Amino acid sequence: MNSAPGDLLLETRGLTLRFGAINAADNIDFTLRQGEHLAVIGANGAGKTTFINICTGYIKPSSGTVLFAGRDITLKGPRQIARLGVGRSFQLPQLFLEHTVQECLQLASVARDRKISRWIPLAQNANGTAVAEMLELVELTPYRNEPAAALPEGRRKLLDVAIALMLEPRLMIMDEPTSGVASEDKHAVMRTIMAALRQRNVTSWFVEHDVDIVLAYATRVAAWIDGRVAADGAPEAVFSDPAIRREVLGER
Ligand SMILES: Nc1ncnc2c1ncn2[C@@H]1O[C@H](COP(=O)(O)OP(=O)(O)OP(=O)(O)O)[C@@H](O)[C@H]1O
Repeated sequence: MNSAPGDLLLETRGLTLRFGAINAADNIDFTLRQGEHLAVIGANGAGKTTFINICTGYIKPSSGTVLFAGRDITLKGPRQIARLGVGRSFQLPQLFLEHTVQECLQLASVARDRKISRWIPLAQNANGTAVAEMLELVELTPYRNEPAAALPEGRRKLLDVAIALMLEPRLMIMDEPTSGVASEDKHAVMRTIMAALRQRNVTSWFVEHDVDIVLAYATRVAAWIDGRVAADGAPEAVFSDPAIRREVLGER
């Protein structure tokens, strides 16, 4: 599909979901354009993950629509949405823990190519070149024979992103890519992730609580309050808004 930086990639119209008395998504109109790297900020319970879950098919809204590349994906399931080009990484990485790093990527490769087989060895069915390139891209080549379970948290996050990237998404949604990562490693992990995304021309949207990380890697920031987008724009503009500093960053 032909597309250019600035083209509309994802759009929600009137997206709404209530959990009892809680407005987890309150009539959200939102757009994301090709080439953007959006950070979503907001206090705990503001609805950031709910919005991701709706846009990736894990839960259905009570009303409203989600369009991806102009196509209505509101009622599609997570696998269909992933195949259409929306990758996702999780707050707690979803890895095949007993497998090695390389095997995790081989599994992603055979899943992508629909070549899962009980009879043919994984390494034979996987695209070895794509796996080797991905290991290099996320700087995990030296760890390729380690079990995923043995990786420190930062490298687990990289592997989680790499598995999603094997599906060649156009958009990568990451829920707190640096949470649980040692503070001295956060920038290195984020630098590697963002360099990989840029190299593959993948637009991104990530939830992040660390202001330094947001300022260093986001081209745009959206602040969530009570299931609504309370501010949306250039990082410096959003962070200089006193209401956002108070409500989202907890400043007095
Ligand atoms: N399955 C559910 N059932 C009932 N309430 C839910 C459910 N999922 C989320 N909520 C509520 O919806 C609101 C939004 O939750 P959500 O997890 O989306 O917030 P969040 O901004 O991602 O928070 P955090 O930063 O803690 O991850 C919260 O009040 C939460 O308790």
